[in-house]
Amino acid sequence: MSQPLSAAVDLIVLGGMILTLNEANDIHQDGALAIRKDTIVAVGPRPEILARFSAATVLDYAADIILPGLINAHTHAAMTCFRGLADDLPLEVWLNDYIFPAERQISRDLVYWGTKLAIAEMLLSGTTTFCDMYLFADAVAQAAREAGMRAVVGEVLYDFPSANYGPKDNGLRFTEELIQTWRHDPLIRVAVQPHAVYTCSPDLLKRCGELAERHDTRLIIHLSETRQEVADCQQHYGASPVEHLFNLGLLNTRLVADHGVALSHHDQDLLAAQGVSVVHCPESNMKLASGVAPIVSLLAKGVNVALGTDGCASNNNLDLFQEMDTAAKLHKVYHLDPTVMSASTVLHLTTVSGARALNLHDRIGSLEPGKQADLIVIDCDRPHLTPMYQPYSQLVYAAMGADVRTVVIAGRPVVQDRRLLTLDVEEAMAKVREYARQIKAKVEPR
Ligand SMILES: CSC[C@H]1O[C@@H](n2cnc3c(O)ncnc32)[C@H](O)[C@@H]1O
Ligand SMILES: [Zn+2]
Repeated sequence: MSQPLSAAVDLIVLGGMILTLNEANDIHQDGALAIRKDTIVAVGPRPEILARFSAATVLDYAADIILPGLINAHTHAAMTCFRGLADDLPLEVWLNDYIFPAERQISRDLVYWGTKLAIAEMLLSGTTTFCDMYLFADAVAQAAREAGMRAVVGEVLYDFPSANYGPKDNGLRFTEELIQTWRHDPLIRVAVQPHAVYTCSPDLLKRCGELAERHDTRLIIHLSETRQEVADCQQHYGASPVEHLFNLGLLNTRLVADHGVALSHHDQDLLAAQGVSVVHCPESNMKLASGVAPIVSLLAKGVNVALGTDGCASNNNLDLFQEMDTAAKLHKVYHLDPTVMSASTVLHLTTVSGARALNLHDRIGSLEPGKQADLIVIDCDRPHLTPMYQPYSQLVYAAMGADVRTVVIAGRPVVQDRRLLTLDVEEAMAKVREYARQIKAKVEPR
């Protein structure tokens, strides 16, 4: 009897353990993935996949863990240029006295190179998708596209003039053009991104909401990051920031609320009822002493919560493995209960829930047929990852970004055996060092 011919695919990846993060949370010991172009066509036990498929390229990670690429649901990538410029300050002082003045002088070129550096850092530590809010978002999109990285980008919108587009009205026009430009791109999406309720008038916020609705994009905003923000909003509008957005008709499933630290139970109930996603940024909240976001309570109420690093000036790195570890431990100590935030929950926030927040859940977040082949390989042959009892625990509490060996985005290897294939990291570091020299000459570092 002749064997049936196996179907041709472009890439087969073998793994010691494949964590699918699918609905059933399937784990394939000695598993394999078959990938055609940018899409996963099958995932399962290795003998079965190798019997069904053949590929010109086989990546053999038979001793390693494979999982979906991590999703950084909130960052300001180009702020790598301000890493360490002003530390140990509360948010209002940090932002008004250091960061906003530094950002008044930035250029498209700085954003491009700062983002390239951030992309290098993110790819090398296992992030395959990032959601960015910054100035010159066209440069962010260009940098991501060139590196083959998936991104949701947005031009920051506020009432005062911007270094990119000048007066505020131009910001909405700029955003609309950005949406048109990237509409058919397989890796880049654009979102409408007003900065915060304390920098955007109700009129601007409403126009942002209309734009997001017209183009069916996410509407993303820093929300209730500090108690000061809530107190100021109460004073101005007689409402909390969440209630304020509700009153403006903006609280719905397209809204993504970054931070969500100072939330009353009424705020949390509104977010849950309206289907708003929250992006938790624990390290930034800890460093700026903003507080502890009520993530355990939000999850219990059914809110979709994703994980983000925020920018490099308030973190000060983009390593989601560190962020996951911090998230899990922060809520344990806050609640004096080690059961409130498990490793598995945190890994879900950083994959499946991140995808949902960005409206990419039909494409990424888990490894299953029909989804994009965005995956990372963790080198398990390391002292601090030995022995291996429980993969989720190992990834969240013991692994580091530096353990990422290989990264595939849309079926294309972008990091292989810790080597970046799609960008010149030395060049990006040199450019950012040069920008730092110029920034130092103008803004007194603290
Ligand atoms: C110009 S893009 C976004 C804008 O936000 C600033 N920013 C960075 N981190 C935070 C944060 O935690 N809360 C509020 N604003 C933040 C960033 O510097 C840019 O000005
Ligand atoms: Zn932010």
